[in-house]
Amino acid sequence: MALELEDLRFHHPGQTRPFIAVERLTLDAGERVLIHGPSGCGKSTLLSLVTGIRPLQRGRIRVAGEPFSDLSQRRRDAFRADHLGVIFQAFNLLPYLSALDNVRLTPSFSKRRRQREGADTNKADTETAALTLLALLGLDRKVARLPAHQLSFGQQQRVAAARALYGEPELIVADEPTSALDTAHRDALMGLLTEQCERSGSALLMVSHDPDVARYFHRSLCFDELNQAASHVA
Ligand SMILES: Nc1ncnc2c1ncn2[C@@H]1O[C@H](COP(=O)(O)OP(=O)(O)OP(=O)(O)O)[C@@H](O)[C@H]1O
Repeated sequence: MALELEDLRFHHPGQTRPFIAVERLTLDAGERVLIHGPSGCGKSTLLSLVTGIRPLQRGRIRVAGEPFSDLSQRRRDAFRADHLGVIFQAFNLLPYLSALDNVRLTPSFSKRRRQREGADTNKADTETAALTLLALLGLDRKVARLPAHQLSFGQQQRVAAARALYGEPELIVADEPTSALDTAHRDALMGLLTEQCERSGSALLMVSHDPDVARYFHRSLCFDELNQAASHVA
């Protein structure tokens, strides 16, 4: 199983009522699940809890069979680098690194991801694998050499996607990765995400406002139905 989440609760500071309460959410290996819901309902907050970027207040999360939420901060960071690909709305690209070097951050932090991409410690190998992923996403070698801050929002989204896909992680978590893309680039990104997930057996948990992307997923969940805290409020 790629993801098992149980009994998760999250309160904002000073609030007694939970903002998020999810009894159970699971993703099989290779399963693609879309979560949709209105702006501000808590989708990004849920993803930040799933990825361990925001500390869990209550609940248990297993990723690729490992008790992710029980790990120390240091071990969780190392585990994330090896097993999770993350695409967030604020892409966390390093602005003065090139697009290529931003993608190459993944293999620099994880030997496992390097090996899964068929690259060893050799700089040329990781570069070739990163350039291949960028090209699949429609970013040519010239764009790959530009610093991230010189790229458009949509190009940055694709760099963030290439960085997440590098090295076939068991789980990819994506927060609105197509929000700045036109239809053609959206379909190219979703097509590549789908293809890579199928090739490598990666599961995909993604949040989007765009109902047209539902066709790329095995399941589509409404956030307010998943989140028992929302139904209590209503
Ligand atoms: N400290 C806080 N106390 C109370 N509410 C907060 C606090 N911080 C954030 N919020 C609320 O949490 C919500 C933000 O949730 P989140 O970003 O997860 O939503 P979202 O569904 O991802 O939205 P969008 O689709 O617009 O990205 C907002 O409604 C915001 O008002």
